[in-house]
Amino acid sequence: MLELDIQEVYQPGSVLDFPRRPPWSYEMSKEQLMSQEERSFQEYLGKIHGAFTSEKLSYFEHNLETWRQLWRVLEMSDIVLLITDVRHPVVNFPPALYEYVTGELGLALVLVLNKVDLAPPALVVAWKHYFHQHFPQLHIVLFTSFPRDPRIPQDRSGVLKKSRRRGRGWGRALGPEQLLRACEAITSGKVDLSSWQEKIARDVAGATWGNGSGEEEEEDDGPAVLVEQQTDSTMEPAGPTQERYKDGVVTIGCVGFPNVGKSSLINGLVGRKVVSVSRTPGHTRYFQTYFLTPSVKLCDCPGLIFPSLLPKQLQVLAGIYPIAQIQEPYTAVGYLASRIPVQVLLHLRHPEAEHPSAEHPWCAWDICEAWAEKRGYKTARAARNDVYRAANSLLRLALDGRLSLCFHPPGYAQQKGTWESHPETMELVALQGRVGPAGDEEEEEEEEELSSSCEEEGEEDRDADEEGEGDEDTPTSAPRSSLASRNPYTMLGEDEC
Ligand SMILES: Nc1nc2c(ncn2[C@@H]2O[C@H](COP(=O)(O)OP(=O)(O)OP(=O)(O)O)[C@@H](O)[C@H]2O)c(=O)[nH]1
Repeated sequence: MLELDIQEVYQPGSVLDFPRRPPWSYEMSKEQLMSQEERSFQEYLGKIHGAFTSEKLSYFEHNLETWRQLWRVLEMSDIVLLITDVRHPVVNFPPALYEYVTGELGLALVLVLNKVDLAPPALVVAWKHYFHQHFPQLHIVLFTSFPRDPRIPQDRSGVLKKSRRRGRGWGRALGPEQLLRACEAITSGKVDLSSWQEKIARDVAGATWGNGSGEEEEEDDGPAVLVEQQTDSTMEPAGPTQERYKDGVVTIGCVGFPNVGKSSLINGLVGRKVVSVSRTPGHTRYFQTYFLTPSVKLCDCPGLIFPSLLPKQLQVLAGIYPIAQIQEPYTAVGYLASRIPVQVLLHLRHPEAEHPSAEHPWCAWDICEAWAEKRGYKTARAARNDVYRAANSLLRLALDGRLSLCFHPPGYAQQKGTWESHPETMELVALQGRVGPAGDEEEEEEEEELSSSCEEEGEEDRDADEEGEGDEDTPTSAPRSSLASRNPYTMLGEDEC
């Protein structure tokens, strides 16, 4: 139930590819080039839609402009960073991109298993080995922008608490050092990375805890970072960079699905907030470049949704599709509750149980109803339990990692003991413990109970509010205005109960 194999999601070698820039020459006019790209993109879409029914096919990026940005980022890069959420890394790992980057482009691909604070260390290590085994050319880096000490139990119920930390915290990221080591191995002395090493040492020395979510970070006054905003005009074609490490600078392209934590990772590398972070998928729209140091340039690509056979409920829970845009959230709640005991974790009382301890079969609707009752969510007019709001709230808890849904590589359950005692697991625990809050008395930390933190309704509904305020947070490919007609979740079936 919790196992996930890349075969199921992408069928490597099938038409579930990503669009490529068709061949071009300098003799072509810009118009010719654009229309050629448009034609080739339509063919690409036609092949995919011809091979799979819309029920099987996941929602994916249909906006050519977004893919053009990927092309441009890949053309500029010396090293490509593919950022994935470690709770479901195969969801965020299109094998076609691996083949293209390592094969056709001949570039190094670094897989970042991100948000390692949200998964048990043994599982993180098992995923790392899974990818090494299946994709031997990868360099793999473990990362979290918001480290937690895994030695400190979060809650006896197994529900993660949300920690709020004050001050500047981006320098606390776990993983910059490992990434530097990977880049040193890749560049093998061709770029002077000593300035990066010095920067990491400075950041670690100057770091204090920041807000755990990164969303309300205070303005800080760290050293200025040179940022270049890329606009449409820079989307003009250019061949892949012929010259590696031009002017002694290594360009690292950061690519990934929406919501995998790219912006937070860049902030974590820079050591201060340079990119805004949002829980709403599809936040980053145009790519930007940041000089981490004079010899290290980061290039941030907008979130990309590659075509796959991912169940639609999992797309919601993986943060690929904005929760605020789902019309029917109950099936996704059902998907979640059939994998983790939501009602137990949240201490819910069955709506029909006369006695709190009475056994009763649960369906998704019951769980939403019970959560609405517990939270006091009422509809405005009839003051009945607001089940829709409760369903949204539950999905957000899962997305934030407070209700922990982590998928496993095949065979994990049978080998769990081996992974738990694996030396790399011990290393990861020790590393997280070192940067984690334990023993750091100067931090001001405020742990909140899950139940009370859910009260921050400003926060619960923030995504919806943000989307109402303009197009800042609206996914590039699913404009809000045409939501009803284009929302792929109208396809979802009714709740099973
Ligand atoms: N627990 C945890 N949460 C994280 C981490 N990194 C990011 N997040 C959260 O994940 C959500 C998405 O983070 P972003 O950094 O905006 O992700 P993104 O990939 O830039 O998203 P797009 O703009 O949609 O492409 C936010 O709610 C972050 O607070 C991490 O390392 N650990």
